[in-house]
Formats: sequence, C-alpha cells, structure tokens
Amino acid sequence: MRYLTAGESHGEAITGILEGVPANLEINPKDINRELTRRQGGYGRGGRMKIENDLIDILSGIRGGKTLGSPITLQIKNDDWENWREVLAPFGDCGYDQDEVKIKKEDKIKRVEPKVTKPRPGHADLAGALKYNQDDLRNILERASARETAIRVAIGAIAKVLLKELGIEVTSHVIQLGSVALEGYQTDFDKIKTKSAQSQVRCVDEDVTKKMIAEIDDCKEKGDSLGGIFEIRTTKLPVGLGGHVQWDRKLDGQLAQVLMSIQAIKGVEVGLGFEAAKQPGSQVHDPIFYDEQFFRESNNAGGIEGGMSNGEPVVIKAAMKPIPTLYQPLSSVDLETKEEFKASVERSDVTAVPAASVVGESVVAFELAKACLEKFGGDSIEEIKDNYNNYLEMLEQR
Ligand SMILES: Cc1cc2nc3c(=O)[nH]c(=O)nc-3n(C[C@H](O)[C@H](O)[C@H](O)COP(=O)(O)O)c2cc1C
Ligand SMILES: C=C(O[C@@H]1CC(C(=O)O)=C[C@@H](OP(=O)(O)O)[C@H]1O)C(=O)O
Repeated sequence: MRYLTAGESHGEAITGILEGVPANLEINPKDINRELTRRQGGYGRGGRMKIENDLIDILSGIRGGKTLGSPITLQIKNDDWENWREVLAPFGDCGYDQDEVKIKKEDKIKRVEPKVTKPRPGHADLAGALKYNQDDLRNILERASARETAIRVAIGAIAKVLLKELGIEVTSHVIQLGSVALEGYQTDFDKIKTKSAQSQVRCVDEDVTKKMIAEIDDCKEKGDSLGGIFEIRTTKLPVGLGGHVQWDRKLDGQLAQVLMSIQAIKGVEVGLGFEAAKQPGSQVHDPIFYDEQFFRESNNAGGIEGGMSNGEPVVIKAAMKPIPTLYQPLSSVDLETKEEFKASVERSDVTAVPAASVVGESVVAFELAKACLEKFGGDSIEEIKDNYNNYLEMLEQR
C-alpha cells in the first residue's frame, strides 16, 4: 500500500491517490469525515479552520460503498480557494491567450499579490526558495503548509477501517502543551480515546486541560506560539509486524519516519524512549511470562522489539516544535534587497498539537495497515482475514 498527495494550501483542492487497498473493504464516507473534523479541532487554531469545512470527495476506487482494489482518489476542496483563485490560478496572470489554455473567467488576474520576500524562520521559506530558484516565497510555502495533512488524515481513515477488520485500533492524546505536562496518566486505551475526545486540547485530564488552555491564551496575547508532545497508542497488535532482517523492515524505524514527516514534528520516542537511556537494563526491559500464551506485565518497549511488534500495544510519542509564524515576528532578511526586516506574518495557529495528534494517529494507522498487508497479504479483505486467522491459530499452538 502506498500513497501520494498533491495540492497547495490555498489552491483548489488537496488530493491523494491511495493504492494497494484490498478489495471489498466497506467504506462509509462518514468514517473519513469524522476524522477530518477531529483534525480541524483543537484550542489554539487560527482563523483558517473557521473557513474550511473539510469533507471528502471520492473520485475513484470505490463502488457501492466497497473498495475495488484499484487506486482510490481522494479530494478535499479548499473553501479558502475562492479568496485566492486570482492569485494562485495555474494560468491566471501568465499572459497566455484565454482561449488557448482555457483559462476560467474567474481566474483572469484581477488582484496583484505582492511577492512574499521575507522568509519566516522555522519554515520551508528560505531553503525552498533557494533550492527551487524562486523569488516569491508563496511558491514554496503553499505546498510546505500543513494543510496537506488533511488528505493524510483521509488516507489514515481508510487504513483505520482496514485495521478494525483485524481488531486493531489507534488513538492519541496530548501529554504536553508548552510548559504544561500531564504526569502519571492512566493507560487504558478506551479511556484515552473517550477522554481525549472530550477535551478541547485532546488531553485526558480536565485540570491539565484548563492549564493548557490558559497557557495558549497567554501565548496568543504575547503574539507567540507553542509546541508540545502527543502520544499515540494502539490496542494489542499481533506479534510479528515489521521485521528484524533488514533495516527498512523495522517497524519502529517506519513509524518514526512517518511521524517525523508531519510538519513541525522534531522528535519521536518509542516506549520509554529517551528515559530508557538513563536507567539500568533491569529497570527497562520487560520480563517475559507464560500462561497458555506469552505475556508481559510491563510495556517499556512500547510494543516493539527487534523491529517487530511483540504483541503488546504500540506506544509512541512525538514532539512538535512551536508554530513558526509569529505575530511578533523574528528577524529575517529580504530575499531581494538583503535588508534586515521582521519576517512576514501569515495568518496562523498559536498551537496545533491537538490537530497534529490526529495526524499522528493517521500516519501510524497507515503504516500499521501497510505492515499488516505485508504480513497477511491478499487482494481482498476476505483473503487477508483468512491469512490473519490462520496465523493466529498457528500462534495458539506455541
Ligand atoms: C496541523 C498543523 C498545523 C500547523 N499550522 C501552522 C500555522 O498555522 N502556522 C505555521 O507557521 N505553521 C504551522 N504548522 C507548522 C508548519 O507547517 C511547519 O513548521 C513548517 O511546514 C516547517 O516544517 P518543519 O517544522 O517540519 O521544519 C502546522 C503544523 C501542523 C502539523
Ligand atoms: C490550513 C491548515 O493549516 C494551516 C497550516 C499552516 C502551515 O503553515 O503549516 C498555516 C495556516 O494556514 P493559513 O495561513 O491558511 O491559516 C494553517 O491554517 C489546516 O490544517 O487545514
């Protein structure tokens, strides 16, 4: 299973092509739209989320509510496009004859947008403009924007449907926002799922939620921004997803890569993570027991040993840096004049850790679904479930 995404933040739409989904998987668009709504939420987001009402369009690969095994084309229209079409239209101001290139009337340039030339520290702006030889930073920032994560969440929603057929679920919660941390939280999967959904910042504790909101308000007033940490948890996984035999088959490596690919994610920890480096082995490794089946009483490994799922839930954290666009901008240098200026200010979120946690769930769900297909491969969901059940029966003999 693989996918590609396309689209600019304020362009007409964000698109994804997902290939390798088995046939006969029942997809309800509500399952995708629910995830899109979850991603749009979270205290601390800026004005854009009031404009957008993300809904999925499915253009191929599904018939009568079931997947066909063929590529699935997914699209989310950008409602903000109406405010940007004259600036971003593919042929709007290029001087081509309208009939020749079939320029839509609405796209004929009316509004001349000054070039964006003051790169924002922490964004793709400067490196992208130099690398792609651009003199307008908009040509970089539109694609670098985390708007793209909307379609990754739609793709993740399909992966979640596939995982659910195998009894696997993925959830997440925010465990740190700026300086406010959630300490000693309970670990029950269902509680995390329910309680995080009730919190405006996707934190399972009401008092900590209030403190996080207060910190966001304070930060907004100062024109500053915040990062944080979210944790992804799964239900118990079957033993043996991923593999120890080759570097690129290792499940922990694959999960770290997809989480690091989310805009603004700067660190990933599996299980105890960095904490494990400070403690002796006797306090870190999870002793093995047997009572009709192998089991552990602790999960410091975060459900992965030797690059493979070990039968426990996967527990993985990701750290997000503070949003780089600042309403009190940092110093920057104008791309054209080389004069020192304050960086450009684009409308922006104060924090997006709750939204990023939903994106994190989605990319992890995709990677786990991919690992399941590699292990229990088949072209229809029935074939995959047969293979899965045979494997589980084989494990029961051990
Ligand atoms: C859900 C989400 C929303 C984001 N919203 C903003 C935003 O409003 N303003 C901003 O400057 N950066 C925002 N970012 C972060 C930038 O997209 C990101 O920092 C930038 O693309 C540079 O990539 P890097 O941080 O991975 O180096 C957001 C990230 C995510 C995941
Ligand atoms: C549009 C989304 O997030 C955007 C991500 C983003 C960035 O620079 O990454 C900047 C902001 O864009 P805008 O300037 O249009 O408000 C966010 O709103 C979204 O999450 O759907």
